[in-house]
Amino acid sequence: MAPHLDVPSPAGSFTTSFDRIPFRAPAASGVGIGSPASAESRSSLLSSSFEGDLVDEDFHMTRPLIPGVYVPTMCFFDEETEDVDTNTIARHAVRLAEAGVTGVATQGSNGEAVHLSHTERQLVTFTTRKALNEAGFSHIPVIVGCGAQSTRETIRFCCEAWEAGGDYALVLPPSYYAPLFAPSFKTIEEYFTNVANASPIPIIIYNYPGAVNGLDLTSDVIINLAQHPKIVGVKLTCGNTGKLNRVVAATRKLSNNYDPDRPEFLVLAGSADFSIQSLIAGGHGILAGLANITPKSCIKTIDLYKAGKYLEAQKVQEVVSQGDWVAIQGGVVGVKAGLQAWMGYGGYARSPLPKPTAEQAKSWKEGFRELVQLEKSL
Ligand SMILES: N[C@@H](CC=O)C(=O)O
Repeated sequence: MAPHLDVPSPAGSFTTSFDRIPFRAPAASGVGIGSPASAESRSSLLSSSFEGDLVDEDFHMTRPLIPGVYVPTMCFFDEETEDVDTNTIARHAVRLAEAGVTGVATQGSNGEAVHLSHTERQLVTFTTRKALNEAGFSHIPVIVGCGAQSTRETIRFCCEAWEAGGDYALVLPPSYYAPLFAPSFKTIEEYFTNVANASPIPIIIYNYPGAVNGLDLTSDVIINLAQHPKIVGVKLTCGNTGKLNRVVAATRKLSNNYDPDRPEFLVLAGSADFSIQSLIAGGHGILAGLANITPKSCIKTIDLYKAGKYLEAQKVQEVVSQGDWVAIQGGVVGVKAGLQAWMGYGGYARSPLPKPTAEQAKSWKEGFRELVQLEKSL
């Protein structure tokens, strides 16, 4: 039975009662993805929530999840007040789109979702969608990080993501009590199934053991969940290309006519440092924080591989992997420092994350140098 929620929105509250909504098949009734009912409902919610700031046709289009480079976008803050800086968020999204990325994800690890209130999360997603639309990139999907510690809260985030213009929900498994349920994974499967049943937007599983108490979803769990019609992809930050290969192979078999340019279940590497390794294993692209700084280099790596220029792809991958090592070690603080040093914007993460020391800022800047030079040559 799908949960029934009263979801508070900036403009008050609305009731959602999303039963199982077919995604791959046309919606039979009620609110369905891309259906006129969906467009109408979202339009009225948004016009009330955001005072009619933006409601146009493009807001409601169905955006397919296709292979390519996806960026978990950073969230930016005013340096003094730490308020959400919507101008920089908008500018950044457009810069990435102009560089040629396939999609963006708000409220990933790099988007500091854990530092944001519900309303701020909606503001970030809405600002991103609006900026992309206004710059002529209305076809670019916006994925929204929605994982929370309870099924109920995760569904609420999914509803709010949809309301703010999100196309897909990226969901981490709950982790606080992970040692209690990890042995069987049954609880995790139930969690994703219940969230998918109730969410107004399709779900992408996020496997990032480092962020969730070491909980590492197995290929068996992911393959089982992939059979749900509204679970449409996975981001594997675990870096396990054997797992990635098993997931691609099994989910390919779920399709009647597998089309590598339009897979029904999208398998993405969760870090830029194993882009071509994941392509060799059958993966469809990356969703990686490094692309905040050097989107073109990330795209180039994949393009070279796809063009059959394997040695060139390997060379570019080496530069990307070296740069990613700085991003992996410095996390959101390091990526922001790199962005600030080389692109002239970024600022700092929200407190209590520390500001980089002068020594760190210098060393991270140097660590990105070769990659940024490559980026600027593209
Ligand atoms: N290294 C990862 C961290 C989260 O998935 C990234 O590139 O985004």
